[in-house]
Amino acid sequence: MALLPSYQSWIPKSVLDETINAIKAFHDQPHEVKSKLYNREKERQGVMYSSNNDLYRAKAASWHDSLTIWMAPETRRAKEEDIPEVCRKEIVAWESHSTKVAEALLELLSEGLGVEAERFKDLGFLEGKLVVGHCYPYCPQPDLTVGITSHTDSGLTVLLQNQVGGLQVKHGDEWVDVEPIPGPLTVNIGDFIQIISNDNYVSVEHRVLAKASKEPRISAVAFFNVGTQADSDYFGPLPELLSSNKLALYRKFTVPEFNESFFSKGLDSKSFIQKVRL
Ligand SMILES: O=C(O)CCC(=O)C(=O)O
Ligand SMILES: [Fe+2]
Repeated sequence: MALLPSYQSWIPKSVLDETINAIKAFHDQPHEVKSKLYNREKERQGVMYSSNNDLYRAKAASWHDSLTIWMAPETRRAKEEDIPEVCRKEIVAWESHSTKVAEALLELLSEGLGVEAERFKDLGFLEGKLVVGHCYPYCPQPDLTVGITSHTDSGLTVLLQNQVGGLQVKHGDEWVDVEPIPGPLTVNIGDFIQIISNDNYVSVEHRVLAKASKEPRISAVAFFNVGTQADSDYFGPLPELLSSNKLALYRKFTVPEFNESFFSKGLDSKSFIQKVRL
């Protein structure tokens, strides 16, 4: 996990503030309005509102509501008019700004490995994209639950949070607070990147604590995942990183296999990494 300075150089502060305010405005609406978007059957496409989105896959419920909007691939992309009007313009702006950040990060991640600058982008990390606006409401007994359970993300995550706090990252055996400093974005490396980088990058375990603060925690998250669904495309540690003394740490796998493991159960940490580790 890394913090990126965001003022001016990455995303204008007004865009960050408007994104958070718009997501809050969505969640502040009466339940009857939001529940029209409550649709678990159509998961993984279009627009969906849900209370703890892994409810039927996870062992325990957690304390958050989410507006999930698919942006890519084209076959899953939400129609713009289906994005709730209260946050439409802002979500579209957040998508475009966070995508620019992701593009720059994908280049840096490639360069950090000494492979071609376009390598990560060419793998298709901008082709599986979703934006999620989470709300962690006031919790009367925060010690009895969590906002979101401990997990690792799938690909590359760009995250914006308001000032309430609650996000924590695992460092060794300790949970460390990711302080909500105004401005910086948080970037998470997910399991897919750990595998293809052959452990040069390591996915980060994180969670959100439930809070008894009257002000809800709001976060805007953009997830970037390899989009291809082909059964014939195999992914694994990049061949450029391997040699006779740097052997592949993982076997090859397809995106459907990754997704099946990643999305068919509740959030967890590194289970796919363990599954394909040689
Ligand atoms: O709301 C947050 O800060 C974290 C959300 C998160 O980890 C996720 O959606 O994967
Ligand atoms: Fe996450």
